[in-house]
Amino acid sequence: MTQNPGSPTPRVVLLDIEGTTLPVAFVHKVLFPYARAHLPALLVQQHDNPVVVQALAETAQLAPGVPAAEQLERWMDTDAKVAPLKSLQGLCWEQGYRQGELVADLYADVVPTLQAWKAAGLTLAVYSSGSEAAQKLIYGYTEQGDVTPLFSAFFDLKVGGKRESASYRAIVQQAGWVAADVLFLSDVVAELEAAEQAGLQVCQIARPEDGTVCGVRHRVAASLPQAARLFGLPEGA
Ligand SMILES: CSCCC(=O)C(=O)COP(=O)(O)O
Ligand SMILES: [Mg+2]
Repeated sequence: MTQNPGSPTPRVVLLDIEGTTLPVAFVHKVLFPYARAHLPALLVQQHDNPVVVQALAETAQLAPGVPAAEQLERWMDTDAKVAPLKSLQGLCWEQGYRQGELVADLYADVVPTLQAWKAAGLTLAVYSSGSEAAQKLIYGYTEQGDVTPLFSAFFDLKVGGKRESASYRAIVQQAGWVAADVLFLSDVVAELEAAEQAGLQVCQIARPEDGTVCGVRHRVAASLPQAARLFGLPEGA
């Protein structure tokens, strides 16, 4: 299936991270365990860091009466997408990236395709449950170098959850985009459905390495160049 007749060629590409630009395993087998191992010490060492103070206050608000450390553990156990946990994980990862213990390995097609899209005048942006700071770190410390300059905007849970259509409306409004000009790429069907409800064009990225569960309603590509072909965008090197 190629571009929907009547849909404009996308001018903006909004990208998920996990399962779209890098392997799910990097997040679940490297980043999450790293944060779990380092969080207790971070809470002590950086107790007066305003990011920590705010995250702990938000945790107490969301789970009154539960000790913060216990609540954070529960959230990590269930992969809860909640802002205070995401802020604190971002702080843990910051240490890891800066000390050279963490390096993100993007799928090989990602940088050449994003470079081609940017060179063609498209706007590129990120939407992840990971905090904005964590997004800048993951793209700042990759095997392919610092690729943050490719992106014009970084959206996180401040706009809402990725499975809610209101979040995509908020992104479009904040950025001053036209919803139909935006192509959202994600591996998760529920996220595509929410974005589609908000009027965005969508494409599922189903990486064979990630064992992505394919939906039946959306166009599916196994890589960014394949998505480019489906939507009339340049494919890159
Ligand atoms: C910024 S990389 C870490 C991503 C993360 O923390 C996460 O929970 C991924 O969730 P998503 O909903 O963006 O797939
Ligand atoms: Mg994903």
